[in-house]
Amino acid sequence: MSKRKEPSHPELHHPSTKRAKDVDAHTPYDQLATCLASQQSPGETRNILHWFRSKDLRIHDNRGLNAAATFAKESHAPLLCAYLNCPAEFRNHGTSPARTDFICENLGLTKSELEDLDIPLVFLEASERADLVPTIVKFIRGNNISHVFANYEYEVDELRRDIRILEEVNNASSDSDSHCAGFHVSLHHDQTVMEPGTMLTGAGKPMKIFTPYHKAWLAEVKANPGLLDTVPPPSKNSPKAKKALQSFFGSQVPTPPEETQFSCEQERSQIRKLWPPGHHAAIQRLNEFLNDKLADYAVTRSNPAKNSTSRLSAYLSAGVISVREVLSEVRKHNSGSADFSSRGADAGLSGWVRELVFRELYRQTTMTTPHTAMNLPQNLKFDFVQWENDEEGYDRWENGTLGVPFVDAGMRQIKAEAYMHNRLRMNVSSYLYCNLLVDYRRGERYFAETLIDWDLNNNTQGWEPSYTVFNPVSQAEKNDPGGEYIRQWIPELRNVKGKAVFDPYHRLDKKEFDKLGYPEPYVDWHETKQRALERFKSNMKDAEP
Ligand SMILES: Cc1cc2nc3c(=O)[nH]c(=O)nc-3n(C[C@H](O)[C@H](O)[C@H](O)COP(=O)(O)OP(=O)(O)OC[C@H]3O[C@@H](n4cnc5c(N)ncnc54)[C@H](O)[C@@H]3O)c2cc1C
Repeated sequence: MSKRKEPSHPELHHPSTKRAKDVDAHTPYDQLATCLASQQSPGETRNILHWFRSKDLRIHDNRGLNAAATFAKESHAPLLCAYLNCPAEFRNHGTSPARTDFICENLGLTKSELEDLDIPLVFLEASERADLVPTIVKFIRGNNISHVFANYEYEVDELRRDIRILEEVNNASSDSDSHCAGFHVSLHHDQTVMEPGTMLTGAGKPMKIFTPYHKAWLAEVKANPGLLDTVPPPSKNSPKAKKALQSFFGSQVPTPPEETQFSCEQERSQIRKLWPPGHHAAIQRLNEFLNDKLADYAVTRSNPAKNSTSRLSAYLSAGVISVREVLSEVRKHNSGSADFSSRGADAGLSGWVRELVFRELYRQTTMTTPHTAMNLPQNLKFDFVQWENDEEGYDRWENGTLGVPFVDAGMRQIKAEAYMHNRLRMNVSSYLYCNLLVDYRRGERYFAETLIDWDLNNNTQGWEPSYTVFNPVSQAEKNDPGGEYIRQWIPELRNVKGKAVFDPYHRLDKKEFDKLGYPEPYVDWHETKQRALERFKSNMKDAEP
């Protein structure tokens, strides 16, 4: 059996594959479900809280918030909201300055929108992760809150945090000497159209393979278009409730911790211009995409120079817009039909919905295969690969100086825009762990530290290692046929004519190449492809996860 090498970088730490299998067998989600079901009623209704997390930063079509507001209205109880800021959480996930800033900006806008409804949004602070549960529990108990609403987060750490809160509630209510006022927690599925964990194979197991999942998802939505229905924002708190909650208004919106701030003001303003915060900006972006780009999406989506995709990922990952809002608009462009299959919709529309279905499946995967959120590959055999400690290769990858134009262009885009086109994400990831044989987790972490749209589900599934080795020259020739994307991001190659731009070292004579000031390829693609395939095969042959 192959032995796993000790990781030399902190981002590579993870539990053993045996532990991973244990966690999969007893999922935190199932444990949380048990805790939720064993709650007792708090007896009386006092203040009602919606607890925002960093994935539902909007008041429109927010399932948890809507449930809280409906309950508050029916009970004539005051509604307040909270957000628990934890700098250590940003550090732990390696959240990028762009995403941290985007979250803080959206929190500020959400606070104003809520205040217009006389609902306060209180910002709580937990400097360390260990303080998360005590901080929120103290706030709930100290402020006469009887009912807490929130939306599910499907990642292991977040589910475990919620379990600990529920254990506090359940232990206190079973302790007859306890003087703590009890509270009740309701969690809602908000991130997807189809509740994660409900799409099952014939054998009753959660689906993991995209094609059958996509087919079943399309059939389900066509049969139940009500799945796309949205819920309204909360209505105003009554004057009495507003008065009772007076001390909660005016809470200070958190600012990004020092270590996740932009390097300079110019960088901040450039990123903010590319990604303006707010629900209104998201809706505008959606409509522009649907009106101007959707029809051609099937033919243009893989061409990064066309900039023809929606660029909604940052908004979807922070929950600034909901997927149901998005698909309700898409439906209008499909003559009101919720049949998004290739038979029921144009190629552009059905192709775009297909991408959103990947997003849905990946949430089901995180929830039902929790080890994928523990820094381990879905196919655990890949944990037995002996990766190379190629520091120079890694640095050149990160800085876009590998001498491979398509890969370098992608890496320069992510640095400049906190975003990278999907075709490039596929190419640069393959190059890192196949051609350089650098542990894919370093790249996964770099994406988290750089992307504005970082999303654990999409990122870990996107980085899932496989035997497919992308050829960046033929990929560029196919997807960037005019070389415009390469020329946009690599100024050294701006004046290179014709097809030489895809592989200047091999296609120009030496004198011409030397004048460019662009590096020659760091490794030979064909040789390193062979090396990777042999390494994977030999290391995984006897692997017993
Ligand atoms: C290695 C790698 C890492 C990735 N990391 C992330 C990440 O951290 N966050 C993230 O949101 N996406 C990630 N993706 C998926 C995809 O690249 C981005 O969602 C997409 O490029 C965002 O651009 P867009 O909004 O213009 O997409 P569009 O083409 O307009 O698609 C619409 C929406 O569908 C979803 N989507 C599109 N493609 C995918 C996909 N392959 N998987 C899952 N959902 C998808 C996104 O929410 C996207 O906003 C990753 C892909 C790879 C290969």
